[in-house]
Amino acid sequence: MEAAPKSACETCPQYNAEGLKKLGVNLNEADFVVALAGNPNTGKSTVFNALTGLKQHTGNWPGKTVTRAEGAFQYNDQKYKLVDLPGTYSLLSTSEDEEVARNFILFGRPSVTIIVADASRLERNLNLVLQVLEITDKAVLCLNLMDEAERNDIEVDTRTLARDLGIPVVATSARYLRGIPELIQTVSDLANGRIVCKPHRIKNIPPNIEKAVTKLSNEIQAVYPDIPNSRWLAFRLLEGDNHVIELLRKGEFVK
Ligand SMILES: Nc1nc2c(ncn2[C@@H]2O[C@H](COP(=O)(O)OP(=O)(O)OP(=O)(O)O)[C@@H](O)[C@H]2O)c(=O)[nH]1
Ligand SMILES: [Mg+2]
Repeated sequence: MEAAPKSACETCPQYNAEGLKKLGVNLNEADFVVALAGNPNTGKSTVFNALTGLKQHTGNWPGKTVTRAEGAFQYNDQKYKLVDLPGTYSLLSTSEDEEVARNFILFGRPSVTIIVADASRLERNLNLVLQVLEITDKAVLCLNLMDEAERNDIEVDTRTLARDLGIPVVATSARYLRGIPELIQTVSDLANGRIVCKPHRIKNIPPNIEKAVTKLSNEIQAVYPDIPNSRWLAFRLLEGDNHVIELLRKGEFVK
């Protein structure tokens, strides 16, 4: 039997996935909060626009998104608030835009973090990926710009990558909406606990450092009982990270 021809709706660029409803700025009563993190210029805002129907600024240079933007979508009767963040190279960064991203990833308590990476420059993107995995249990790697990677004859073994990182990996070309349905499904599976991650973490921490980190982490929690990622903060304090010292002094985590 021949496959039925695709409907005009399915082939138009607005089509994403069955069960997806783009809710624009209607942020009422979200079931889940999803953050879009990643290096600059990897397609975060393009993914955000594809899911929410909004028109965040996109373009082919880094640093377009400078503040946090929020939108919403509905998938299979559940509502998701999606947060588009400025690009950042590291969670240890200090520029103002990067701080917006870092503070939300660290303290915004997203239910799921989508880490968007450029498949054609994967190696340099992995630094941030590994940093985010140190602080979250629910993340998916959105391996974007796959069309560019293919054009440059770059092949990525997504299975091995997913196994080594301990999180699902979804290959996408967000500009052409390729892979977006799989990405939404994976976010939904993570949010609802149908996929459980075992993220890559730094191992073999020397006992004296482990002891100091645990002590500091407990002290941070005593002052800020609800703070997430106190262990990460303890490491930064041991390193003498002035930004983190200041952040803890002020106690202003997510503005
Ligand atoms: N070829 C190709 N281009 C893409 C894809 N996804 C996004 N782009 C383009 O890549 C550029 C950057 O996309 P943005 O969505 O603005 O990237 P961003 O990560 O939000 O960038 P910052 O906000 O600066 O961090 C734009 O020109 C997009 O059209 C893709 O899958 N394939
Ligand atoms: Mg952007």
